[in-house]
Amino acid sequence: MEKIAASIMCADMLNVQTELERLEKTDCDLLHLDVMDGVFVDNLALGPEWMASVKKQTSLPFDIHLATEMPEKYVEMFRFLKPETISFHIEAAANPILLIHRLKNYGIKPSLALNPATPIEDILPYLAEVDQILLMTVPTGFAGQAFRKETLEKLCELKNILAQRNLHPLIEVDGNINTQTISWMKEVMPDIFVLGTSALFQGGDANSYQERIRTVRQAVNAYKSDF
Ligand SMILES: O=C(CO)[C@H](O)[C@H](O)COP(=O)(O)O
Repeated sequence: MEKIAASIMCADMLNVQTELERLEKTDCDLLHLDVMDGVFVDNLALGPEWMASVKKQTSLPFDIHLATEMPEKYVEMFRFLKPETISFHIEAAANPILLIHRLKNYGIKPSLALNPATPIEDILPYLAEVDQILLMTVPTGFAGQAFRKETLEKLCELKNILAQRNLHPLIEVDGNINTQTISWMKEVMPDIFVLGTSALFQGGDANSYQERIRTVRQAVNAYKSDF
C-alpha cells in the first residue's frame, strides 16, 4: 500500500508538540524532515537537537531529506536519530556509492533526491543500490511552491527505467502534493506521498488531519484503480 509522509517543516512550529499529537492520531506512515543548510538551498531548516526532541514525542519513523552540501557530514550528524531513510542529492555527494554503503552499514535505507533541474541520468548508476528515490516536484527549499509539471515526465521515465531493469526502489514525491496533483500521476503512481502545506498543514481546522490524509488515500486508491 502507498505511504503517506507528513512534512514537519510545514507544521505550526510554535505548537510542534500539539502537531505531533494530532499526527499520531492519523494513519500517517512517516515523518518527513527536511534539513536545509543555507548553501545547497537558500533556506535553513531542522537541526539534530530539535529532531531529537521530536523523536521523544512521536512513534512515526523518520524520513530525513538532506537538502545540503556535504551530505557525508550530515549523515554523521543525524544518524543517532536512527531514521528509517536518509535522502541526499547526488550532485552534493563527494562519493555517492560510498555514502550509500555507509548508510546501509548504519541500518539506514539510502535514498537519492532528485531536484526538478537534475537530470535523471545522474542517478542511473546508483539505482540498483538504493531503497528509495525522492523525486522533488518543486525545487527543494521552500514549502508552498507550485507543482512543476515537467516532473511528471521524469516520474514516467523513472518508472520505465526501473521496470526495464527490474529494480524496485520506492518512489517518493514531494512538493505541492494534493488530490489534484496526484490525479496527474495516475498512470505512474508513486509509492510515498509527502504532504505539506498543500494537502495537510494549510489553515483551517487542525483536528481534520485524519480527514485530509484519508482524502489523499482515497484519491490514490481511486486513480490507481482507473489503471
Ligand atoms: O521539501 C519541501 C520543501 O522543499 C517540503 O517537504 C514540501 O514543499 C512540502 O509540501 P508543500 O509544497 O505542499 O508545502
